[in-house]
Amino acid sequence: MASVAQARYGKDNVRVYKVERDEKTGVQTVTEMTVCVLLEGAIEISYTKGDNSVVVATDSIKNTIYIKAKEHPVTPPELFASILGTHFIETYAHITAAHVKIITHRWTRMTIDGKPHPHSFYRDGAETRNVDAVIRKGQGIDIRSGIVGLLVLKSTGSQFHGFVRDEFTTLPEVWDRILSTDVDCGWVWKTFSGLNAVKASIPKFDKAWNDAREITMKTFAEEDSPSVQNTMYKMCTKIMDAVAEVETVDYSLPNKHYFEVDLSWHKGIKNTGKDAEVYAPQSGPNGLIQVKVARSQLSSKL
Ligand SMILES: O=c1[nH]c(=O)c2[nH]c(=O)[nH]c2[nH]1
Repeated sequence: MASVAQARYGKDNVRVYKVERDEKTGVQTVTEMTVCVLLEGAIEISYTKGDNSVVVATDSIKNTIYIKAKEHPVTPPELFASILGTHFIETYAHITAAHVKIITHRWTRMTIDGKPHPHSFYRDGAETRNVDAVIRKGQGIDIRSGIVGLLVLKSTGSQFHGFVRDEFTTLPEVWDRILSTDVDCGWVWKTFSGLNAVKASIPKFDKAWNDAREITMKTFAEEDSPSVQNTMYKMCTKIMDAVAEVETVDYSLPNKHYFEVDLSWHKGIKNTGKDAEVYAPQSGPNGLIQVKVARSQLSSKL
């Protein structure tokens, strides 16, 4: 006999935009998000018996996201995710967990004639601020906050040598190389007892995001990196030091390679080693380096 081992359903790719208008100053502030809400609970019979009496329609889930966005603040995203998830577990007796993902897209205020414009914005990159929250009945709220899609490059100040050399190795050791990656970074908060505990932490969420972003860029820029591995570990430990409430910090970093091009075939042009100026950016394959750092020794399930 087969049985349902795990089931979750909901609405994905719910795009939401919210504007806040300050009537006194005329300044408007906008937030654009992509939201996913998946529900878990006593819903097996909808799969096994075709009994929809346990199904909160995904269309209703989408409607709820809009209504909650109207009724409550949508920032910080950690708060809005917790408000949404708490609504579902409190409203439906048979729903035991809500998995809420919020991707916040960038709308950066324009500076016009040296002044912040009251209602005009631009997209200054594909970077997003992401939150994954799990709201469980009687078990509190688990939140992973993160940065995704922050594309960075440094043209020097990166090395890679001393690695295993054997009959499979062709890569030369380098003491000066280009380093580029697309930052995917996350930090997991200690479990919150419930929505009130999340509310009590509201200022900490924006601060942690700012700290993580600044630490990522400062460490990347200033360190003479011996490897992606070592640089990302340093970033993790600095974020842990900056944000006391965080239990783990993780990074997943592609190593976006830029290959030297030997142009000596053309009039003996020197374009390798210290003479390299023109490079060929690679689309793939790329290295992919991942780490999760915890405060104490946790059993590793990487
Ligand atoms: O920082 C790096 N780490 C690696 O593990 C690796 N492997 C590789 O070919 N280049 C690099 N660079």
